[in-house]
Amino acid sequence: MEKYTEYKYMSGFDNHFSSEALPDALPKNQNTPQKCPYGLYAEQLSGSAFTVDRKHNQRSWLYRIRPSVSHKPFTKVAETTGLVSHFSDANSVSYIPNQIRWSPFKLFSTEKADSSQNINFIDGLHTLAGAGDPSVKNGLAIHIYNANQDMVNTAFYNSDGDFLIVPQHGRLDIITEFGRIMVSPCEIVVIPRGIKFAIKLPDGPSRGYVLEIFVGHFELPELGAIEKSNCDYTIVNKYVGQLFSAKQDHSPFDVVAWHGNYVPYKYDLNNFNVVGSISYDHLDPSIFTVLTCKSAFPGTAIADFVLFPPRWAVQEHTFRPPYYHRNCMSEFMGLIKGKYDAKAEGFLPGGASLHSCMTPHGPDTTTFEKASNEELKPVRVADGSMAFMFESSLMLGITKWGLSCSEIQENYNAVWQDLKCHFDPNNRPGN
Ligand SMILES: O=C(O)Cc1cc(O)ccc1O
Ligand SMILES: [Fe+2]
Repeated sequence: MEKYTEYKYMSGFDNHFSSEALPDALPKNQNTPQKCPYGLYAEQLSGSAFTVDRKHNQRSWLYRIRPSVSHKPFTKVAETTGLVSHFSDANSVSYIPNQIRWSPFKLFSTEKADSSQNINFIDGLHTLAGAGDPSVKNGLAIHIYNANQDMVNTAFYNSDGDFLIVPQHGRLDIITEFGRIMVSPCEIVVIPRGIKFAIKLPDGPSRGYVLEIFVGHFELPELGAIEKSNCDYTIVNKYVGQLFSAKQDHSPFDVVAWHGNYVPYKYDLNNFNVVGSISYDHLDPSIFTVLTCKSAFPGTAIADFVLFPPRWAVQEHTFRPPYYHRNCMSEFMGLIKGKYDAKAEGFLPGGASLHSCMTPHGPDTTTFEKASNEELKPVRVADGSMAFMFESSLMLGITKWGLSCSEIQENYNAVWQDLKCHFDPNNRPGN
């Protein structure tokens, strides 16, 4: 097995970074000199329109051995992909208000699969749900990945939007145009629109979740590598939901220097500073937002990435688990490890649930009865656990695969069916 060295990272969300694999490979004081150092080509990658205000302008300058344009024309890849991107098409998605839950998505066995079962990260992407359409740059998609093979001499870039990847099982060793990133379960990685990457699986079969946003970029809520190779590469591009591929005779990762603020990044979820109520009541989970992709409506997200990490619950005279609720937002939840405090059973690591716009949900019966009667000492909640939510203001359509896969739990709704009537009109409070 390849030996994985410690990667070095630059820190600081939203910063402007620079990196040189060779001394002085970055041009001095300008971006486009007549001749770039070392005979490199200058290439700009923009992540925002040139005309957006300076604060939101995102772009990077890459100084590379060959410009990205040196590739043969794209041809469409066969239709057999698990990807869905057009959520207004009633033939490909269903809009249904039921509560939906999926058991852990199947993981490839660690035994050596035959070559027909060699699935890399891109082949292993299956869309569960989404809204909107990348052609009009609005909406999002939620995918599950399940892969057992490295991407070899193949690189991928997404024209349709940014990927926020949440590994649940197995690390992802990601080579990007900006350097290498190793991402473990309980870390997330964001690869913005257009940036080429290839994923290796140092731990073998791997599984996780992907939130793709068709518009904008992730923000904090309000408040280099070098590779020179002349081997053949296949560049796979997701373009308005379809996969295209093009050949080129050199590595797409041949960047020698770069600077800018449009870069892939990762974050260790264990570092999240969890704030909450230290007096009474269960506060709404917006306080757990890690990243947000804003919509045109202030405070209303295309998608929020919300975390439920281990924490203390100390509230007095309070029902501490999530309250019963109906939300104008859609809530897709996943579990990286451990348990979630609203569900005693059935919501498992590697599985998922979806509670759509205005669909009622909340603790299952066991959780309700326990939390209504337990002594309210300070307790650790979700020790050893990591749950998350992709929350969106959009209405999510569920794909055929999402509804027909064997992981779907047919009787999820039963978890609320034996909630008892505790109503007693004679039991006046204070008496
Ligand atoms: O439904 C869920 O489990 C997510 C959630 C958690 C919480 O603490 C409050 C509201 C909410 O939607
Ligand atoms: Fe909820």
